[in-house]
Amino acid sequence: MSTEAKFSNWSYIESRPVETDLFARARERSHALGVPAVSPAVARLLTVLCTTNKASTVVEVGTGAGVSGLALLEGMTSNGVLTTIDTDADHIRAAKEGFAEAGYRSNRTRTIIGRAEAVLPRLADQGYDVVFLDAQVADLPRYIEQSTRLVRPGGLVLVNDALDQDRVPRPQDRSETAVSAREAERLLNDDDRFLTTLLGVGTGLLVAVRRH
Ligand SMILES: C[S@@+](CC[C@H](N)C(=O)[O-])C[C@H]1O[C@@H](n2cnc3c(N)ncnc32)[C@H](O)[C@@H]1O
Repeated sequence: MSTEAKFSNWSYIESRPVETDLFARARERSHALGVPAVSPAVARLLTVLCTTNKASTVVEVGTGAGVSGLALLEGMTSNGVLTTIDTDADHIRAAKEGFAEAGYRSNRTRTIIGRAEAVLPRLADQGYDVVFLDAQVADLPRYIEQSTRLVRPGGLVLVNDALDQDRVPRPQDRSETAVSAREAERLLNDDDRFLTTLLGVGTGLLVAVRRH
């Protein structure tokens, strides 16, 4: 298949989800703050995976302005709690605006302003159904080490931008972020508790399920 046909398939897939106004406004907030958000197909997949998993406890690293948070909450059980971490108070404020606008009670979200490296070690072992990573690609290996501890058997570790803006598949690209993204995938692949697959939505979503 030609590169052009591949790209048009990808564009088609990304154009399929019909997003509500709530998502449109969260995307506007992201744009206004200059913070990237998950693509529409990634957002929809997060909702599907949380629904399939009947997720009630989810940790997100990289709240941004809340697009992925809305997607995760949409798939979670009605009493589920999303713990979401970001270093930037303005991003968290924008995300909270979106969560409130969507009608989620404040006890459905636990927002933490801080560096994931400092916060993740304080969270409980096997306390989470889903861990979603969407912050600094360069720090992914450190986040993976924590995530494999946090997720319960049957739970999921999800890594957004797992292809690092398309750098990962190019072996000659030895940039810090590409190396980290490859290392993150390797860590999960080498861990026999996990079964992983890499999907081509957005700029790559790595999905790892904890088997035991
Ligand atoms: C790609 S954006 C997240 C977008 C969000 N997941 C969404 O789809 O709406 C990355 C976020 O990670 C945050 N971030 C960067 N370094 C971080 C760190 N060390 N710990 C926690 N958050 C961090 C940034 O402030 C930014 O809001």
